[in-house]
Amino acid sequence: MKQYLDLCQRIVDEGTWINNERTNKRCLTVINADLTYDVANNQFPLVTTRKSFWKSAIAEIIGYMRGYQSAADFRALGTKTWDANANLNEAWLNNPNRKGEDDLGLIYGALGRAFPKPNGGHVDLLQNIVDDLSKGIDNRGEILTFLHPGAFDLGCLRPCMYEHHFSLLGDTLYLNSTQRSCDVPLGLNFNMVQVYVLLALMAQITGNKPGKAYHKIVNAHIYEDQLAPMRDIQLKREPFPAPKLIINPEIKSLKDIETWVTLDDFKVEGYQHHDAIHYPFAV
Ligand SMILES: Nc1nc(=O)c2c([nH]1)NC[C@@H]1CN(c3ccc(C(=O)N[C@@H](CCC(=O)O)C(=O)O)cc3)CN21
Ligand SMILES: O=c1ccn([C@H]2C[C@H](O)[C@@H](COP(=O)(O)O)O2)c(=O)[nH]1
Repeated sequence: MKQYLDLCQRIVDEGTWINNERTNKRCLTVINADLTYDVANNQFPLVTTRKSFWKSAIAEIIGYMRGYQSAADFRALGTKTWDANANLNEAWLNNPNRKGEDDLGLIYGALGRAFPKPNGGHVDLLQNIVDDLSKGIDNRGEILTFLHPGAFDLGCLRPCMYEHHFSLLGDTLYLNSTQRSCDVPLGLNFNMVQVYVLLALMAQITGNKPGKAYHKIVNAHIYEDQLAPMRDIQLKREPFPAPKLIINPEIKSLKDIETWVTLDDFKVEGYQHHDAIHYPFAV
C-alpha cells in the first residue's frame, strides 16, 4: 500500500502535464515505477485508502486467462469494466473489424491463448507455460505476451499490462509483469491485484510455491478530472494493514480455471478500508 501511495504522491509532486489525444484529456504523468508484491507471505496489495472492488479485478484476470473477447463474458463472470471500451469507444464503434454489441476484438487472452504464428496457425502461450512449470521447467523464456502490434486495429484497446514473464528457482515461482500505460487511480488499483493473483494462481496450478511478483510500469498517469479527489481526499487518508487473500485450494489446473472457477473461489480476510471514491473513467 505504501508503494502505491508513494507513486500517487510522486505523480502529484513531480508529474508533467501531457495531453492525451485518444481520450482528449490531460494526464499528470511520470515515467517508470517498480512495485513488488510479497506473494509468499500473502501481503495482498489491496488499496485501503478507498474501497476497492477487488472481485472485478480478479474477474478481469480470469477472463484474460480464458481468452475472452466479449464484454458479455466479462459481465457474466462479475465485472462491467469492459462495457465502455466495447460499446462507447468512438474509434472502436467506427472500426469495421468490430463484430457488434459487446465485441472487444483481439485483446489480452484472445491473443495470449491463440497467438498467431507468422507461418500460419496459433500458439497457446499460457498452456505451454503451465505445462513447462508443472514439470519444473523454466526455459528462461516463459513469457505470456498479449502484445501483437499487427493486431492493434483488430481490438478495442491495446493491452496495458502486456507481458507476464514467469521464472522458477527450484520450486519457487516468480513473476515479472510489464505495463506500458497505467491509470493510477482506477487501473492500478486493479492491476496490483491481478499481478498478485496471477502469480498465486499459477503457482497453485503448477505445484510450485509463490515467491515475489515484480510489476514494472512505464507511463503512470492521473487524468485531470481525477487529480482533485486523489490529492485532496485519498492521499490525506491513513492506510490500514494489508488484508489476506484466500484462494480455493481445489483449483488445481488451468482446466479448472477455464471451466468452473467463479469469484466465490476467492475471499479476502481482514479488509479494513476507507469509504469508496468514484473516480471518473476516461474512454
Ligand atoms: N481509462 C481507463 N482506465 C483503466 O483503468 C482501464 C481502461 N481505461 N480501459 C480498459 C480497462 C478497464 N479497466 C477498468 C474499468 C473500470 C474501472 C472502474 O470503474 N472501477 C471502479 C468500480 C469498479 C466496480 O464497481 O466493479 C472503481 O472504483 O475501482 C476500473 C478499471 C481498467 N482499464
Ligand atoms: O489494465 C489496465 C488497462 C488499462 N489501463 C488504462 C491506462 C490508460 O489510462 C488507458 C488505456 O489507454 P491507452 O491510450 O491505450 O494507453 O487504460 C490501466 O491502467 N490498466
